[in-house]
Amino acid sequence: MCYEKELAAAKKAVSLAARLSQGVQKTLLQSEVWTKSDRTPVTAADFGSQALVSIVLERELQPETFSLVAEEETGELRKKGSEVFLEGITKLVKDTLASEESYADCPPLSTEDVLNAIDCGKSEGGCSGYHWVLDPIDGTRGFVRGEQYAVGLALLVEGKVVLGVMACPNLPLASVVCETDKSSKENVGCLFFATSGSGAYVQPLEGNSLPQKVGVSSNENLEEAKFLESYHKPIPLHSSIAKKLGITASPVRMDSQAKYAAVSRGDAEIYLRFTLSGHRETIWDHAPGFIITTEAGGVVCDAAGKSLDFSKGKYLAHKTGIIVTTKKLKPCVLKAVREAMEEEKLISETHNRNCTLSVYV
Ligand SMILES: Nc1ncnc2c1ncn2[C@@H]1O[C@H](COP(=O)(O)O)[C@@H](OP(=O)(O)O)[C@H]1O
Ligand SMILES: [Mg+2]
Ligand SMILES: [Mg+2]
Ligand SMILES: [Mg+2]
Repeated sequence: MCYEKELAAAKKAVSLAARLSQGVQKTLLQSEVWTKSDRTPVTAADFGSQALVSIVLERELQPETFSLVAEEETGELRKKGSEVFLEGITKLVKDTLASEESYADCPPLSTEDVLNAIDCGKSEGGCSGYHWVLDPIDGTRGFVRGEQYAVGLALLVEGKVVLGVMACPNLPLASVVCETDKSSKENVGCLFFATSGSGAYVQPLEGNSLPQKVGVSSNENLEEAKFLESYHKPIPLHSSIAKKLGITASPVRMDSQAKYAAVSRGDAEIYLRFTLSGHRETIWDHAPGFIITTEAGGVVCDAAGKSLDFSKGKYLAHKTGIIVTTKKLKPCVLKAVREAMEEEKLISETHNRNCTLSVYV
């Protein structure tokens, strides 16, 4: 199947959500950043983007049953005292829809419509049927700092990711790692997409330029390889792996699934993600990046070398760590991961200290 209709709807939804988010990022105040119960940040853009994608997918596809597995929920928005914030989100969604010619005749949108659209994202996913998977703003920390973030949307069919679209509004159209291109600061905003078996593509987020096929790096010289990691606290295990591989450059730190996009177009060869023990990775943090990278010729696996399984509900079922790299480099990266993990355990036993890996402070 080629999922042509679904891809067109997903690209439209994600592009509009990116437009909404860009407006919010420009004027965002620290006082407008809420903290969720897991102590992570959330903004009007996270809620607005989720409502918008939910509304656009329903309007475009009019599915008999619509299943969306998405990050945000309306609990706090429905509480007394949130009225002004909710009005603001509703205005953002309305204005963004109004900016799209094909929605000129659509009925007006109430705050309740916006809450209901966000609540559509409560699905649990699973191994049967169609499920859309959405991270309305991935890398909210980066978004708040004015840096990298992504709007990521994927489609799961019978537990497999078959389509992914990712907007990276602040990602240069040229390589993000080699900043030799002086125009790269202005020339930003990428829309990546992939469908199963058809390759991965990128096009500018604005304008009508044709999509270009992307492919992972063909570099096999690890001395020259570049590796990516989350923006947060440096991970000792990541540096031991890089050292074992003979990588000489310092890691490039970046927020969001833009890291997958960067590997998919060959900006870097490796993205390592070892996180806090006990932290469960959600499918919306990986599904769009997973299909874009694999369709670009890359591999995404856990520390045991197994591909990721998106069929078990909203959490990924995988062994420690996520490794994103090229097919050529996979065997040596996995060997270095295994050796570094063994050593880490050895050191931690010797010193009788907890060897928990932590990305986040
Ligand atoms: N303690 C933790 N360990 C690992 N990932 C975490 C985490 N707390 C939050 N995250 C996830 O990491 C994502 C950001 O990844 P990155 O660090 O690569 O930018 C967040 O996505 P959101 O920003 O969508 O909430 C969130 O889902
Ligand atoms: Mg996320
Ligand atoms: Mg998010
Ligand atoms: Mg979040």
